[in-house]
Amino acid sequence: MATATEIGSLAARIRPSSGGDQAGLASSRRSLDRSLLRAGTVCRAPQPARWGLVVRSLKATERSGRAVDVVGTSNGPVSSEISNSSFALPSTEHSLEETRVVSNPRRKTKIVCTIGPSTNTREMIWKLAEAGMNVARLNMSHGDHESHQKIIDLVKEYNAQSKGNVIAIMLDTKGPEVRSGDVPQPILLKEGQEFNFTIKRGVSSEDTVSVNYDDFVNDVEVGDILLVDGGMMSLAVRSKTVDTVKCEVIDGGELKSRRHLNVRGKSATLPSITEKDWEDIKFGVDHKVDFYAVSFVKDAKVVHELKDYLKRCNADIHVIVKIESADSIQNLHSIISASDGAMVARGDLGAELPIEEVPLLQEEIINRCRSMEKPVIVATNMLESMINHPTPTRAEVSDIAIAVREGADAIMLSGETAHGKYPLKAVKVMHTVAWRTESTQSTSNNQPVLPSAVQAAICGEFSQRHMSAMFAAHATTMANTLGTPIIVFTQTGSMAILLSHYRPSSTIFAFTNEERIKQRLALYHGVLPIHMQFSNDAEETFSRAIKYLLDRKYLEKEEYVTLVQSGIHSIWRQESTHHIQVRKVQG
Ligand SMILES: Nc1ncnc2c1ncn2[C@@H]1O[C@H](COP(=O)(O)OP(=O)(O)O)[C@@H](O)[C@H]1O
Ligand SMILES: C=C(OP(=O)(O)O)C(=O)O
Repeated sequence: MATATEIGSLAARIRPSSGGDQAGLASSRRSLDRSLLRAGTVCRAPQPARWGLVVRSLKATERSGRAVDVVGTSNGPVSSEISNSSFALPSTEHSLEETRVVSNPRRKTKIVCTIGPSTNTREMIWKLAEAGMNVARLNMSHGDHESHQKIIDLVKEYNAQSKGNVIAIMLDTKGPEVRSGDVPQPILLKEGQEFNFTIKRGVSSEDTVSVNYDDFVNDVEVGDILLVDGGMMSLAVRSKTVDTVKCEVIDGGELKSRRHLNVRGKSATLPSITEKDWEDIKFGVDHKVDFYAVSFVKDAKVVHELKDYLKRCNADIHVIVKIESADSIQNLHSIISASDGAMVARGDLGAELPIEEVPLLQEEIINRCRSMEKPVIVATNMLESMINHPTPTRAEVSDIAIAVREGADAIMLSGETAHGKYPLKAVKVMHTVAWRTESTQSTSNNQPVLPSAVQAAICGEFSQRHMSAMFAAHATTMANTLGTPIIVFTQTGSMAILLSHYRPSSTIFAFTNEERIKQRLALYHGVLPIHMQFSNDAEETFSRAIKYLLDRKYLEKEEYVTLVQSGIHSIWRQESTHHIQVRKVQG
């Protein structure tokens, strides 16, 4: 059986009080360097640590002059079908071939794909998963429970059959959004023409369409600007009757079914969780989804209300708040604090607030989430042009790179995968751009900082949680310095999530004995979740974990790994001390 031996002198067990052996450490570092260099898989990192950080180089092999194969699972393409397929970008092939030094062969930023008519079949779910989808998003503004259940069943079937890869499921509530009604044919709106929105149901004519919100006439005032589809079309309100808002078209276009309507600078006076949302939330509980993305959260109260409901249902589902309304910006700190993560929902955000605020808010929301140890998703329009075209605009490529550099845990595709013509190509582009961007990120800028733990220690409020944070930060420093992957054993996911927060340079292999935790961890930056039964014998479990990684070529013999045995719920420990070990992988 495969094992990993400790480097004795690296004082593998680090306890809060232990200092470590400097001479032994230096000699271990030298032998580590030598053995890795012998394996012929290393080169110097662009910005080496003091004693020469070693990183693996990625071997990119060109096949038939087409796609470049990157070995990976949920963090990148695995199947030869994908790697040989024709949807690799020619320009990207070139850039990958040019790439010689990367810190990690696996993508760390996760990809969320909205599932819709273009992708709601078994074949497409499988292909999206193999192309790099990490989370499947169900938008409850469209489709019915039957169609969403079919997707949930397909994702679960994929998870059960796939060897190693896992896809999480995110249910996105409709929320108190205002939409135009269904239209049999798109209606052409011309600049200067009169066009009306009525609260009467089922109206669709050349100059009038229904809205789904009865108070629309009361909320809207003469002079307001209405934005359709986040600003694709706009209209000025000229007058109102008891049931109709009469407008003049400013920017025209084609009005299709169920389009978003926003009033510039105003939020609808609807509750954040509507009656329909509660029905959808119950549907999510019944079908054990992993995340809710809650639309139009205005304050923390609604998050507490949802969490209380989930507790009563005994449902372990994480709550991601969508930051998309003017109101949510005022309460950003308390909303994020109450949640398990956030989404920068740029579509509605850019309609309710001036569009030039969106990039600034994106950065602020990412920074806040990062400082509060919560995952953050950047969403909407990332590859919008790929709904109709096989290649992205350069601006879209830059947008992905910016979100990755700013430190998003995940980036999201909406219409691109829901109803676009090139859903697989869009995932492939997102994967490649994220991976390439990550490969240029320097670890030296990325050393973990621990302001909250230090502050807590000063105030005498040092808790188990702070202790875990300290160990996650130190494990990250150690793994970054030595250039090793991290292996963590987790029952609740908490230690893997903390490690992800500190953004280690290489992969976090998170072994868990809970299938649900494995699925949840799919969202987190840099985490590759693996399900494994834990036995009472820690060493035997470690050996099986190492064998698993060796069999899948995630590790090589003689390689070093940083092994973290920690977390709030202790596994194999009598007391709750934490262990970080550096071990050499044996065959
Ligand atoms: N489950 C679904 N059924 C039908 N169409 C869908 C579904 N999910 C998404 N779509 C289509 O994909 C488009 C883009 O998805 P998304 O951005 O999530 O929606 P929206 O912007 O309407 O909230 C939607 O406007 C809709 O046309
Ligand atoms: C993600 C968003 O929300 P939705 O697509 O659910 O309207 C958004 O507004 O950017």
